[in-house]
Order: sequence, then C-alpha cells, then structure tokens
Amino acid sequence: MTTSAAASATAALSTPSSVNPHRSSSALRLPASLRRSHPNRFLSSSPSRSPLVPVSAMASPAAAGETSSRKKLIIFDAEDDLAASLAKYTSELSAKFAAERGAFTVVLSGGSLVKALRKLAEPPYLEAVDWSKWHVFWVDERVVPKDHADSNYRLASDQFLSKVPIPADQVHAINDELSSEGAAGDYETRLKQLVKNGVIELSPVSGFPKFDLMLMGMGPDGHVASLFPGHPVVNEYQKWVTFVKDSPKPPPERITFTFPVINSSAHIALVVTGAGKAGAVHKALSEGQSTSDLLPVEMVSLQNGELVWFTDKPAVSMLSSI
Ligand SMILES: O=C1O[C@H](COP(=O)(O)O)[C@@H](O)[C@H](O)[C@H]1O
Repeated sequence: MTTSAAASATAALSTPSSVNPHRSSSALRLPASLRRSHPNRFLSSSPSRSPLVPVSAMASPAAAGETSSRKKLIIFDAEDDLAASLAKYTSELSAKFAAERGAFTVVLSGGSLVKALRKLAEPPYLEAVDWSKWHVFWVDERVVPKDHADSNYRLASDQFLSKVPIPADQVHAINDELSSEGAAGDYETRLKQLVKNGVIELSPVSGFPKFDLMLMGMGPDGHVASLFPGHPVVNEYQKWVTFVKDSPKPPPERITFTFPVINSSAHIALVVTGAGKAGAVHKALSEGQSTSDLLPVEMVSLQNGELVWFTDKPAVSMLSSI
C-alpha cells in the first residue's frame, strides 16, 4: 500500500463514533481467507490514483481439475472511480471469454448496480468491447410487465442495454406473460437449452451453469438477487431458477437464480455502496460473526472463481480493519 493510500484508509478508520453511530468498539477482524491473500487487508483508491488491487490476491488460474476461489475487496473514494474500474474489469473479462470461447455470458441484477455500469456504454469501452459476443441474463427479476417501473429488465434496458449494440436475441429477459412459477420454470428451461447450444458453460464441479460474470448488488438487509434473509428459497439446492411470492421488498413476486447457480460463476462483481449497507458489509466481512444466521450475501461463496467486492468508504465504515 502506498503511503497516500494508507493515509486514506487510516482516515476512514479514524472516523469518530459520534459521526458513525454504528461503529463498533470491538476489534473487528477479517475472515482468514481475505487476510491471507491481502497482507494490507483493505486497499483504497482516490480519483488521482488507479484503484489498488491486491496483486497477491490475483491467484493464477487453477490447473485442470483443481478448484480455486479468490476474493478481493476494493474501496473507492468516488463513485465515478468505482464505475470506471467496473467497466475496465468487465471489458477485460469480455475480451478474455470472447477470445477463449466466442461468447461472454453476463448476468445482471437490478437496483443500484445498473447505474454503476454506465461507463461501459461510453468511450473507450463502447467501441472496444465486442458486444456481439455478449449474452445477457438476469440474476433476479420482478414478475411485472417489461415496461413496468419495477422491472429489472426495463432498468437495465433504459440505462445500459439501449446504449450498447448487443444483438437483441442475446438479451434473455424473463417471459413477463407467465406467473412467477411459470416464468421461473421457463427461464430454467431456456438456460438448459443455451447450455446444450454451448452458449452457457456447465460447471464440472457442481453440474450447475457457470456464467462468466455476474454483476450483482446487495440490499441493505444483505439480500442478493431475490434471496432474502430467512426466506426458504435461500436453501434451494436443486433448481436453477426459483420464485418468491412474498418478497419483503416490493414487488412481492419475483424469480431468482438459486445459490448453486450463483456460486458456480466464474466471476462475481459485487457492487455495494452507501452507509445504508455498512451493517451487512460488517457482518459479511468481519471475522467472528455468527455463522448460524448467515445473511444471503454471506452465502455467496464461489466454488471455483473470483469474487470482487466493489465498495465505497461509507459501505465499509463499520469495519475497523481498514
Ligand atoms: O430488489 C432488488 O434489490 C437488490 C439490491 O438493490 P440496491 O438498489 O440496494 O442495490 C438488487 O440487487 C436486486 O437485483 C433487486 O431485484
């Protein structure tokens, strides 16, 4: 860590508890998996510097048959820097997968994540990315018409997809004419067809689909996709796609990828910003937290892939290890 980056991190640490009433006085520790691969634990960035990604965490790809799971945490000073880094990360993976297998399978969430994608639709990425290789899916969707204000498809379409030249038949929205149960079953059937066609890979480890990149957010309650704390669907281990009719966050009816699918991904970019999410970030990234009542975000655990947290200082403000 450079001196200036360290100073930046120290500044976050020295936030007085009167300013941050949620700050815990107890010493918080990172999980061993993050500590081992991050001697500096948390790295920060500022507009004048490139984001500091812990190089030691960039494990070399696993040899055939081996599994390897990598985690990184990046903290940005400014939302614009986060968006720039996310665009770079995504475009590099797009180039890699397009070259390796002629397709790039990208899964989107709804919510605040979508705004963070905006720089992908700007130069240089707008011209440099081979959009013809993209196949877009949703990790969750609200069961509403596609033109409804609550639709995750509509949000992505308005703010991102309408600005980039992805072939329309490679944008895989849910069928909004079906019930939640029907739409989940239909989406799973379509995924299976795309596995047969070779567009989506199958994980040799889990037997579930292995998407190249999931771009996901997290709610203040620690939910990911439409997998909410305490809801029985967090324990769905058979289906690829399931549904809820009683989401605690409106609208109530949704479809969602299950954890076996999420955890089979090759890469997940988890974009978490804002003080409202600091409590869930604290629980997820501090060692010694209870494991009996895991938040959904804590159940994101890649079998053979890379999970990168793209965060800002307010989101990590309850961690004392920075
Ligand atoms: O309802 C949802 O919420 C989560 C989190 O949204 P955010 O605005 O707090 O980032 C989102 O990831 C999910 O796709 C969406 O359906």
